[in-house]
Amino acid sequence: SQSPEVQINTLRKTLRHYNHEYYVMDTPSVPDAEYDRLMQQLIELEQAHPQFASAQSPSQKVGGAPLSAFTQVTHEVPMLSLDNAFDEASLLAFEKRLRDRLKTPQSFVFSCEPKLDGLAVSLLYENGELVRAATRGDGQVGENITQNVRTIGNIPLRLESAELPQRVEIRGEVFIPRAGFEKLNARQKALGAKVFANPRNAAAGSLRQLDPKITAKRPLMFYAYSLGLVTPEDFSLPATHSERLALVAQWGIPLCPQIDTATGGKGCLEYYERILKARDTLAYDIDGVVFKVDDISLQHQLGFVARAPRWAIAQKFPAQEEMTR
Ligand SMILES: Cc1c[n+]2nc(N)[nH]c2nc1OC(C)C
Repeated sequence: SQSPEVQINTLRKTLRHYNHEYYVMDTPSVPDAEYDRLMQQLIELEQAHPQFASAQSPSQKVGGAPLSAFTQVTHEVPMLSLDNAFDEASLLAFEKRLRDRLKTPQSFVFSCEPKLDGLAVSLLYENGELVRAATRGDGQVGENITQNVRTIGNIPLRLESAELPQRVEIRGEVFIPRAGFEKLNARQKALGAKVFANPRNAAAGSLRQLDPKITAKRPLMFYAYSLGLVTPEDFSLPATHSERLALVAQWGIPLCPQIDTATGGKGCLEYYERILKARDTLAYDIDGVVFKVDDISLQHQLGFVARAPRWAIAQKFPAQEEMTR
């Protein structure tokens, strides 16, 4: 029969594929029992042959030993927050300000994204392997939550591509979908444990566990929304934000399905209305939409004011009455 090393590598490849089908494509091709049987086989083989241990093995997603505290991470590229637009007029004013500043009559293509109601997290991949994950913190310094983030089902421990930057930071939102939130609270109630007020609090509480085995049991998910650090700086990337997100998706990183592009303030308003109408049908809580100038060189020309980029704005929905949901 095959050598233990070949068996281990074959099982890892198979389980990575099943993870991608289950968590990213939501189209599992094998029943959970089969997945669990193969995972158990891999764990036993890795325990019997520690010389083949790998931090990137799918078996490592079940969480390691508890930490005594989180260490700090300094973001090489600050993680900024967003300026808010609260009504239609201010969205049109946003575009006018851009035209004035860029001294151009053109209208812009915007990347349009739901603003998920979770926590901003930074993932750092080196040579395609997930080596660090951190919270936003104050934008400059966050908490190192790598062990917890590695247990999130739809976050790959390795990026699948022949041509990757040596270091690439992927930023996005960690959240708990509504269905998972209801199941989690039902389980918490049955255990007499703390019931969470809303999915955002549940996600925050789950990410801040010092014991990754607890985090591993929480239905956390991740959707990417931007790139942070890329090394080498001259690594060739597409010229627009939406094409960069599409590239990241090809590497195996999940994106929010409702991401789209629109032209001009009018196109953005249509997108806003469309997502607002669909809001209650989405599998997860959102608290608005985000519009970003799609062209990266225009983003660089526009830069940032204080803590938020000039080239992006969030448009929040009216606060939703809890009772109606
Ligand atoms: C804070 C934030 C949050 N969100 N959410 C999305 N979808 N995009 C996005 N971008 C952000 O910041 C970038 C504009 C830098």
